[in-house]
Amino acid sequence: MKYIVGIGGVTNGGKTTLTNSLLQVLPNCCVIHQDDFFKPQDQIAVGEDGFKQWDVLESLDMEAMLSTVKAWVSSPQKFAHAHGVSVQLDTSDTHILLLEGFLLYSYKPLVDLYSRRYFLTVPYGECKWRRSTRSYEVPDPPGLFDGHVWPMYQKYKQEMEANGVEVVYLDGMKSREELFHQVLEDIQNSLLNRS
Ligand SMILES: Nc1ncnc2c1ncn2[C@@H]1O[C@H](COP(=O)(O)OP(=O)(O)OP(=O)(O)O)[C@@H](O)[C@H]1O
Ligand SMILES: NC(=O)c1ccc[n+]([C@@H]2O[C@H](CO)[C@@H](O)[C@H]2O)c1
Repeated sequence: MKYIVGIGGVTNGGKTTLTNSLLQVLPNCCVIHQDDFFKPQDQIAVGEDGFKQWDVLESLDMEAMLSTVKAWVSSPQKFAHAHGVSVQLDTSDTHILLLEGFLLYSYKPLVDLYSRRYFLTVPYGECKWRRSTRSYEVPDPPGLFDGHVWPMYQKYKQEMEANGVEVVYLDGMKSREELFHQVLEDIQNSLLNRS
């Protein structure tokens, strides 16, 4: 069985942290990070607000991300080997792919491929605080969070909801351990229901 899990949601919601914990325990499990598909800096549009528009779908090479997902779908075993993931023979009929990123459910060709879609949320204040402690490859200029990052997050989330995309919301204020156990249990139940 091939099982694709989305770990999506707000910036600094804890997506990477949760994904890394799941990767350690799920069998035959590969990962694709959406952040690896950002276009080069000189291809990122500058908005009327003067900010580089990092947090829009057009800043990501989603065609390339989709091709990578399709490569996994066509041969999870080959993909696992190519990415240094060991495949256990006794569980080789179950292959799991984790997709991690902040705009996982806004690109139409990908949206129906998921078996399960998780969406981490944290309130504005916590998100802004966590983001201020981070250093990205391209550092945030002053005002980016309020002027661009948070408004784009709200816009895409509203669109996702208006389009009726079904997601399992996760409260990113819970502890890392609680989130890990909640999602692991949910994935295991969902896998059992499918087999
Ligand atoms: N459950 C949690 N409670 C408190 N802090 C957390 C939790 N999970 C992660 N963090 C912290 O929040 C910050 C963001 O975590 P992480 O990198 O996992 O988020 P992210 O959603 O992948 O962020 P982004 O994709 O925007 O870079 C990190 O400093 C991390 O240590
Ligand atoms: N990884 C990058 O190249 C990059 C550059 C500038 C900004 N970001 C931020 O990453 C977040 C998603 O994880 C988005 O909110 C971007 O602003 C990433």
